[in-house]
Amino acid sequence: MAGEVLQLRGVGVRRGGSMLLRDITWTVDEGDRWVIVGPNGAGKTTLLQIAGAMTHPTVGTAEILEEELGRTDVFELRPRIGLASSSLAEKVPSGETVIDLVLTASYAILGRWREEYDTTDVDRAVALLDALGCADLMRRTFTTLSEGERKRVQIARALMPDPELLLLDEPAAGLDLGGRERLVERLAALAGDPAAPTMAMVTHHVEEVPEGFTHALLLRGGGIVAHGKVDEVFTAEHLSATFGIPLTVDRRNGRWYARSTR
Ligand SMILES: Nc1ncnc2c1ncn2[C@@H]1O[C@H](COP(=O)(O)OP(=O)(O)OP(=O)(O)O)[C@@H](O)[C@H]1O
Repeated sequence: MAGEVLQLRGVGVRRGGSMLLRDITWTVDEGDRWVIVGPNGAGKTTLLQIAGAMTHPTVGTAEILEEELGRTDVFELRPRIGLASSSLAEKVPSGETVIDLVLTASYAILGRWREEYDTTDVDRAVALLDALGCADLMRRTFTTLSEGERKRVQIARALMPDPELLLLDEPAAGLDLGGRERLVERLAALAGDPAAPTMAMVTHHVEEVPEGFTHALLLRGGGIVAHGKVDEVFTAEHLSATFGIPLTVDRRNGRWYARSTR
């Protein structure tokens, strides 16, 4: 597949009387690593739900992996997309082991039933858990894991079907400083791997953006404030407008830092 992985044109999402997203025109090319940043309630998760074929636009068109939402079978499309989000984690059946949670991603389902997995699947699941530093958790029940352990297992699950697009919704939320830094290092390694899928990650904090992320989209009140190359988007002006507070922004050793000037 060449070129565009995501193509949103004039996308809006209405729920009740309010527009959660409005006039979103956004293109993600193959190999891009995008970060979506914005304050609480900006519409970041809603945007990721569109990109993950979990929600349809109310207006506009969304093409994902060259399939247009509303004109394609989302059950065939979803296994091509890896999505790690807390809303998915909340649906994990109690008693589901970590290894089964990763294995079932091959069928884009939650909860193991009667599917058969061959040793290649099991080897891949173990290798992914190992790469995310959680092979030792394999036999544990997912619901008994700490927040940081859950986040890493969810990323392993999202990578299991060898997706063409990887979507991460606030992967560092709820982690302590050490956990956050270890996760950011792992995501930087993934971003730098040419074999890794095209990626889009949601966060509230520029400090959580791993090295190697190439593009940024800033969202406020359901609309785009700025989007494009990360160096051009992460300016004091754009970030101040996004969060509604005067901010200064620095970049050191590939990482970003923002603080209030007040
Ligand atoms: N079904 C719904 N009906 C009405 N409003 C909704 C619905 N779902 C979400 N919203 C509202 O839409 C807005 C955007 O929600 P969304 O979860 O996409 O934001 P977000 O940027 O991910 O926020 P956060 O950073 O707090 O997770 C919020 O104000 C939310 O309350």
